Amino acid sequence: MAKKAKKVTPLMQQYNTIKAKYPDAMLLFRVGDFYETFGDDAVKAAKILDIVLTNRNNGGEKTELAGFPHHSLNTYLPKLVKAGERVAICDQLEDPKQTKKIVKRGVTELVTPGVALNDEVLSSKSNNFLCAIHFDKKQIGVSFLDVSTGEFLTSQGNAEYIDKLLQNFNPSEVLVSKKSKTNFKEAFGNDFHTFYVEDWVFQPDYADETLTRHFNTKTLKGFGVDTLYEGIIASGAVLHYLSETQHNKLEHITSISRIAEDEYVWMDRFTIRNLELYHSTNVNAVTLLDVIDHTITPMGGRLLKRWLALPLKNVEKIKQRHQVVQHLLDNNATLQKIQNHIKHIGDIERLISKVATAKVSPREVIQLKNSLEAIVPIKALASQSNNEALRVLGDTLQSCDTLREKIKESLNEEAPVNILKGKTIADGFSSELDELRKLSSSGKQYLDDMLERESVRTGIPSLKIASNNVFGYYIEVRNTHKDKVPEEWIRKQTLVSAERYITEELKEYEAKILGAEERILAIEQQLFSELVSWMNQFIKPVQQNAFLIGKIDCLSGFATLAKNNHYTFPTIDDTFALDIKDGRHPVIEKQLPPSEAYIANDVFLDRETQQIIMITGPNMSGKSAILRQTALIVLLAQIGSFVPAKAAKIGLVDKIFTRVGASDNISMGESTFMVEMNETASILNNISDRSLVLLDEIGRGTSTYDGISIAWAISEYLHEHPARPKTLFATHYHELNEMTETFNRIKNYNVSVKELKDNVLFLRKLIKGGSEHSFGIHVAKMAGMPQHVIQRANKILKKLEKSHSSDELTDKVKTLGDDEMQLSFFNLDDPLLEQIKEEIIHTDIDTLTPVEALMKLNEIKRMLVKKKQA
Ligand SMILES: Nc1ncnc2c1ncn2[C@@H]1O[C@H](COP(=O)(O)OP(=O)(O)OP(=O)(O)O)[C@@H](O)[C@H]1O
Repeated sequence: MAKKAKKVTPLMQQYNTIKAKYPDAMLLFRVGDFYETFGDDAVKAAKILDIVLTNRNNGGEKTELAGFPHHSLNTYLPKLVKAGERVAICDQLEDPKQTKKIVKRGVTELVTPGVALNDEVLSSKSNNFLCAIHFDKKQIGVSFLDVSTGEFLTSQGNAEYIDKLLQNFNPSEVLVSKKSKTNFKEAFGNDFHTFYVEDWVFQPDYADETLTRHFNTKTLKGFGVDTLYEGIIASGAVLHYLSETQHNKLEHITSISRIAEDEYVWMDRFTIRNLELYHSTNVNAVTLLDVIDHTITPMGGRLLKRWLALPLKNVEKIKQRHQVVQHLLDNNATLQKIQNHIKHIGDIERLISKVATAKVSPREVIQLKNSLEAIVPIKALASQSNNEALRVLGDTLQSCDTLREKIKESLNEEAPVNILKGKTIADGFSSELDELRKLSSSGKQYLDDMLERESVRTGIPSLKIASNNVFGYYIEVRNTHKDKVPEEWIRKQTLVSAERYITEELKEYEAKILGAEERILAIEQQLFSELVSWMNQFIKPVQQNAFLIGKIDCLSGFATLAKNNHYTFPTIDDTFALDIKDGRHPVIEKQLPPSEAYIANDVFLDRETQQIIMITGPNMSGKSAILRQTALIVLLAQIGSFVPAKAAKIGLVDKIFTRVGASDNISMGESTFMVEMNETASILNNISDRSLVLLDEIGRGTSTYDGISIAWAISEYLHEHPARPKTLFATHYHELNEMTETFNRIKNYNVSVKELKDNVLFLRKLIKGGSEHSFGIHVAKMAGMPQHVIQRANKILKKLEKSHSSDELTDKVKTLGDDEMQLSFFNLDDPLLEQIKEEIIHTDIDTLTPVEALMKLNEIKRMLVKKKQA
């Protein structure tokens, strides 16, 4: 082994030492003008980047090798990160020309999916969150940090709450301690890109110290997070990871804030998914965000996403947003002007982060300045408005005069992306620079003059001056005039038809020019980096502007949305009723062909007369659409938007639950049904008097009898619950219509259809009353099922209906607990009775949820049914 190691080249020895420090990362090793990868890294890189994989001999062993030119880093790095790789960039830390030994190298940045500043990795309208999760005995702590914007948030709570936050913030990378690996997987599944960190990092003292050191404060009290014991530990781990990944310039992370759970509408992961707010299981599906997003800036886009994930619960704050939208609609000219200026604002939030991390390019500093310039008229427009909330926004915007002025006088308006391209610093900013520039630009004239002079002196008409990398400036003489060349010229190169010479004067001149150019670059770099460090003092005001512009952008976007789609101002107050007139589904209405109009519907729910609406109707009639549009209208209203309805009066909602029964067409194991029941159970345990509950075909995932029993019991539970949550229940089971007879706040509605001879016409109007049957066969016919299948199905249906009246079933359910469930068909000494007795004795009533109780009952019922059939 030792023998082999001796043969390894010094370069590979250096590589191996560095690689050993970053075993989990792909190491991009700078060699000359290339970034090289070796061994397994090379195999992976070649595959991901579609570059050539070669072999090199490394001390007698073959090593795979793949590389790319260093200037292509911005093209290749994002591809690696997007493929889920952690990439360690190892650079040359000294000028190779200055050393005779092997060049010093070291990792300058570790780029991981959650820690990226590169525009090609980031998506402008989404945050890129790094997250850490800390499992404690009592609670789970969570922390989210977007290093590209400087946002740093924390919270803590139970697994359900943390799960919801993970859904909302959708982190690109989650840090978990090694010992909590299983805990994490069990609680949150395998969907996240996780990285396991040493356990010691997740310690309270270490976290507290890391955070207070970063913020340069004694305690975390000022941020209002000091009581979040678990949250702080997670936040400490996030900061630790940043330093591990060589991100040490973090001045843009100016504060940490608590995600105030109690300020926002509660929606769990099922609800967020079912409502397809901002992602959908189907990649081609249009989400609510797609429809409502009329923001222009990246800050607005990101903020809108946040608003959608965290709708407000404070009536006054919501009203304020509505009033701004109304004001902008009433003052269309102002709206247009604001949006025209907003168009010129770039991603100032990420630009200022790049300033803090010293990764900003000259052109980006100009962009920042231009964006800040566009803010000035917006500030004026908003400040002059007679809407108070908008005026406050305007007054709080900072015009950043000093910053803009300084950038203007320091930088050339056409500054390049790459400082080495020159012309970054403005003329007139530095007299030394101006002098050197004069020297360098007068060079052309000087050369022309010299050429002219030499041409006259030597009598050679076709003299040419040019330069190359090998011997700098030279004079080229065509072969025909070779004999006229003066003696003092020194021949350097012979071509087929010409000779190249250098002269004393040319060399002297060259030294001057080259010296000047080098000096120009050095001065430009120095002045630019001075400017960037000076700009650091403006991080806070620019971040504040970013937030305010995001807000104005979102609210202007809401105005555009309302104008384009005929949305109306919703009334929102502290009452409990929900009264929607002519409500529409914001997404479906945009997707219908122009020939089809969306049929609007009224929905009224309250806690006194109409708490639960049972919606029956055939498949495809529009039941789900009504359920979802009701939730979406409430949501839109509570994020401050207008709503797709003729009128909407909304008593504040604090939790939205939606559950969709497992669909019939997927194979239905007990486990799928179990999932459905578990999900439903969590609603029943969490309802409040302001909850809106939407149940879509719950109970469908099991046999009809089970299904009806469960749907019935859930509805009964919701009706009898003192919170009286407002509920919409879409169901195929028209048997449930019987419930209105016993439960006075349950009302029957159906989505109307017109029955034609052997077909149905969907009218999609929600009307009072139950429905008789579920039209499944009509739908099958419409779907193009062969004629004989349809005929056969009709026959079977008739037969079943005759032999098995559903009324019989409903009667059974209705009188459950009366004498209907006579147990007389078995003897008292029957072993089954004994078994049931045991079941009941061993059931712990205190810890049983209602649904579990129901399932237990169902189990017992099944034993009895089996016995009866036997
Ligand atoms: N009010 C409406 N106006 C116009 N089209 C509608 C309306 N409601 C629904 N639709 C159309 O009908 C389709 C089916 O609606 P939806 O999924 O709500 O039916 P459903 O009754 O829930 O059906 P299923 O029981 O099969 O789930 C929608 O995708 C939409 O294209």
